[in-house]
Amino acid sequence: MDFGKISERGLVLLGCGKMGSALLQGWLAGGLSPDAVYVIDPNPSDWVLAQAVHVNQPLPENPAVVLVAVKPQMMGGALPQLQSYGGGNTLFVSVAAGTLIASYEAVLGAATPIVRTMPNTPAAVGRGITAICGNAHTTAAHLDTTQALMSAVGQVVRLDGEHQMDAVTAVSGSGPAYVFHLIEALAAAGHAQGLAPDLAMQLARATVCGAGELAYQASETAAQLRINVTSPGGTTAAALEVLMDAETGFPPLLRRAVQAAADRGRELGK
Ligand SMILES: NC(=O)C1=CN([C@@H]2O[C@H](COP(=O)(O)OP(=O)(O)OC[C@H]3O[C@@H](n4cnc5c(N)ncnc54)[C@H](O)[C@@H]3O)[C@@H](O)[C@H]2O)C=CC1
Ligand SMILES: O=C(O)[C@@H]1CCC=N1
Repeated sequence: MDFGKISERGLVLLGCGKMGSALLQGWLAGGLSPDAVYVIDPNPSDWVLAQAVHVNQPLPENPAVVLVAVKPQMMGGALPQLQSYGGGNTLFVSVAAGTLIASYEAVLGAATPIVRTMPNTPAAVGRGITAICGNAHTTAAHLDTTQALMSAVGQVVRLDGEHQMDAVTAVSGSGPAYVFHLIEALAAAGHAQGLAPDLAMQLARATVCGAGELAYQASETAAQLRINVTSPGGTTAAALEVLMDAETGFPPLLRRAVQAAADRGRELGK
């Protein structure tokens, strides 16, 4: 991957927890020199400290990119220290849920190029998906730089505007947690049918991972893959009658869950 100006001018990573580390891992694996990365984090992990990146050291004068990966609740304390990079020369990329582009503009100045993104934790294994959208001062080149950075950890989609971000967050940003909970719930249901907990968990985890991989690799739609498992009058049909119930099944349950996540995103933006 060509990191261009980032290699020359540097990248400041504000917050290097789960998301920041997943991104950093992808960039380093993609060939970014650790010497180009400046991490600011009051609690750097042992992993970050072992990466030969600059951690809590003096920052470059004119970094190409600042990537903001602190919790929205920590933003007020963390962002102002980078105010001097606002104004146009440095591209700011945010992964924070709920934090509006306008909040960044209020601290950094409206002339600052700011791209808001929403990645997800499968980024840690190069299988994330990130949605991106920029403010009025982002150029095509800024969006291309952001796309290159986020492509290091998976797919990238471009949004029509920031108004889509809370829905995206509720589907793909938070979505991995729903799938992990599906593993937990499926294992618990297997245990309720008399399987030992460990065996039930092994079956549930392998099933969700295998189905995910099949959905990733297959050309068929998700609906067709479901139909392929379902023998008429068989066991799957019996389960799907419960899960696809319009009143009590997955569709209304996930609609409520996704609504709750999107609502929380909107609240965080206030
Ligand atoms: N974890 C996830 O699935 C996703 C998280 N995000 C967003 O990523 C951001 C970070 O989330 P996580 O990595 O999960 O949280 P985290 O808690 O793992 O990482 C946050 C990091 O920020 C550091 N930090 C705290 N105060 C700081 C300060 N003043 N300056 C610099 N660093 C500071 C902490 O020490 C920690 O390492 C959040 O805004 C979240 O909305 C976005 C998509 C998915
Ligand atoms: O739960 C959160 O707020 C963050 C954003 C998406 C995933 N984790």
